This record gives sequence, C-alpha cells and structure tokens, in this order.
Amino acid sequence: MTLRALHDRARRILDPVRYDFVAGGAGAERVLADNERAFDRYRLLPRVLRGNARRDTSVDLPGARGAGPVLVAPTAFHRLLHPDGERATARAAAAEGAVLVTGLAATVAVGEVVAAARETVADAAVWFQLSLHPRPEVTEALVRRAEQAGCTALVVTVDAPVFGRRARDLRNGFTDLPPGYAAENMRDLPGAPPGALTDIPMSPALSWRDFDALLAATALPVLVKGVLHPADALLAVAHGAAGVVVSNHGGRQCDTVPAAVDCLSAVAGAVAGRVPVLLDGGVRRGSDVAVALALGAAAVGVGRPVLWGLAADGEAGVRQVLAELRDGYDHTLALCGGGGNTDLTPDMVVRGDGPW
Ligand SMILES: Cc1cc2nc3c(=O)[nH]c(=O)nc-3n(C[C@H](O)[C@H](O)[C@H](O)COP(=O)(O)O)c2cc1C
Ligand SMILES: CC(C)CC(=O)C(=O)O
Repeated sequence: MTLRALHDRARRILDPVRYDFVAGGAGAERVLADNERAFDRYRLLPRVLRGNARRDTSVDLPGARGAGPVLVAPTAFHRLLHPDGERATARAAAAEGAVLVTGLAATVAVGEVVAAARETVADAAVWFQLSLHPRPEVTEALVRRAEQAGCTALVVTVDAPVFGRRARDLRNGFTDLPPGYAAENMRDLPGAPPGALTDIPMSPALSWRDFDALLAATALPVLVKGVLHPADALLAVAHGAAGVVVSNHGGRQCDTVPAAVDCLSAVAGAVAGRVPVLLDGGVRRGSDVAVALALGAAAVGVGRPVLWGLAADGEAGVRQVLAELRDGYDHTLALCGGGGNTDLTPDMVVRGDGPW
C-alpha cells in the first residue's frame, strides 16, 4: 500500500476522535497544511554523469547509525492507534534500520520499547524524547529511565512551553487519555504523577539553564527539537547540544510560523556543520527527503505517516511507510547522480513558484 492508501485505511478504521488527534494541528491548521505544501515549492536540479554506480544512504548520527536518513519522529500514544502500540513501531523501525525516537508520552514504557527493537535487531538505535520538567529531579528520573533502557541519545523538545490549542481536540472533548491508557514513562516519578496527559511537563519558565542541568545529568548526547530561529540554533550549539531538529511540531503548537522546511537553510547555515541538523514536518515522499538533505539536513523525522501505517496494519504498516520513503529517496538520489547523502547540496535546490 502507498502512504496515501495507508492513511485512507487508517481514517476508515480509526475512531474519529483518535484520527483527529493525530491528523490535527493548532489554530486554523495553516502550518499543518503549509508543512506539506512547502515541499512543492522546491525543485531539485540534478547533476549528471557523476559516475556513481552504487549508492550508500546510511547516516551517522549522535549515538546511532541509520540505514537511511529517515527517522521515526517522537509521537505520543501509539496504543490509541493499534493494540501493539509502540512495540510494533519499534519492531518495524528496527527491521527497516530506521532510528526510532520514542517519547515521554509513549503508552509503552521505554524499557519495553527498546527491548522490542533489540529483539528484532540486536543493535537497533533508539533515542528518547523528553520535555524538561520544572522540577529537575523529575527530568533526572526520566533520563535514568532512558539510560537504563539503553537509549543512545536524548531529544529534548523545546517548542512546547505551553500546549498548542488544537481545535479538533477541543471540539471532540479529547482532553486526556481514555481509561486504560497512560503515558507510561511518567508513572511513579518523584511526585508520582500517574501518567495523564496533563502530567506531561510544559512550562514557559524553562530556560537554557534547565538545558544545561540536563546536559550535566547525563553522558548521552542531547539533541534540541523544535528550533526555527537560527539564533536559537546557535545557542543550542553553544550550550553543547549534539544536534538541532528544525521542527514546528507538525503544526501542532504555534499556527503562525513558517513551514519547517522553509526554516532549514538558515539554521543549517548558522550551525555550519558543527553538529547535525535534522528536520521534521511535512515529509511525505522520498523526494522530500532529498530536498531536505540538499538544504542541509543530515536526516529527517516522519511523524503522521508512521502513525497511519501503524493504525492501518500495525508493524507491517509502519514497515511499508519506512520502506516506501527509503526506496523513494534512493531513487531520487540516483536521479540526481548521487552516491551518498552528501552528494545532495544546496546548489541543487531551487525555490519559488516557477518557472525555473
Ligand atoms: C499525534 C502526534 C503526537 C506527537 N507527539 C509528540 C511528542 O510527544 N513529543 C514531541 O516532541 N513531538 C511530538 N509530535 C511532533 C512530531 O515529533 C513531529 O515534530 C511532527 O509530527 C512532524 O510532522 P509530520 O507529522 O508532518 O511528519 C507529535 C506529532 C503528532 C502528529
Ligand atoms: C501529549 C503531547 C505532549 C504530545 C504532543 O506533543 C503532541 O500531541 O503534539
């Protein structure tokens, strides 16, 4: 099944409230729409006769090697979409060689997620996404859980100082997890939050000082997710981030920001290769992956398509999504004469409404 067909099947079989939770964005959903549309404004300028008989699309990232430059972005509550939840996602990512970013808001605890990945492939790469908690001891407890589980990097999400206002969820009354589900990584932490949606930490009082405290509390590399302004990318590097993820949270936070891919060049330019820059938001085709890499991303994350695959067909559905993106990317790389990811360069992308 194609990504479109998997989405359509997921939509048919899912409870509409759960469908809306995944599909929706903040405000009038302008950013949600623009993330995808923005990729249509870019075109590749292939190079020819480059003599690359073989292609290697593998990528070295902090604490992980990916078979290709497509990661599974951190997304909440997989058991709402399929009974196997994050276990199925983990097995699929491992089987496809994709780095999995599992998150604080997972409905399966990080230890079990990593175990499912490593039962599939012994050295499967799993990162852990977390939000900083205003109480440092809670952040530290989460970090210990991720370390003990065997995660090889942390991703700290910084674009949610407050929760985005999502019209669909408000209309549907989706304000917390249904009975029987919890954000499992939030269980039994200091202060003992039970794992409700409102236990997911968000605070506008957080600052780079809290980020520094996180770095001091772990030896793992820490990437910063949710950066759009080049000045923040520079601050992230100055504070010791191991990578920067250009992201507007899939259009679920501020509905008045640019499409994620439109922020990529400026951030990559500012970072200037000191740490890897990643991108997520609106990646739906292998050619989108190629555009992002040409604009300076080392890899991209994919959110909703993975969830549609999971809802439509569990582990097999997620595998199809990852395989389609991998094949599409490899094909585009071939059409551009490339032998590896770094053969896609900024001079090979043009932007505008055409004609080019
Ligand atoms: C249902 C859903 C849940 C998400 N949960 C989280 C989360 O818990 N933490 C986080 O940092 N990002 C979260 N995100 C954002 C994704 O990591 C990613 O930034 C976004 O989905 C990328 O856009 P895409 O869906 O267009 O690929 C979530 C996105 C969706 C759709
Ligand atoms: C539970 C939320 C914090 C997950 C999230 O970030 C999202 O829904 O976009």
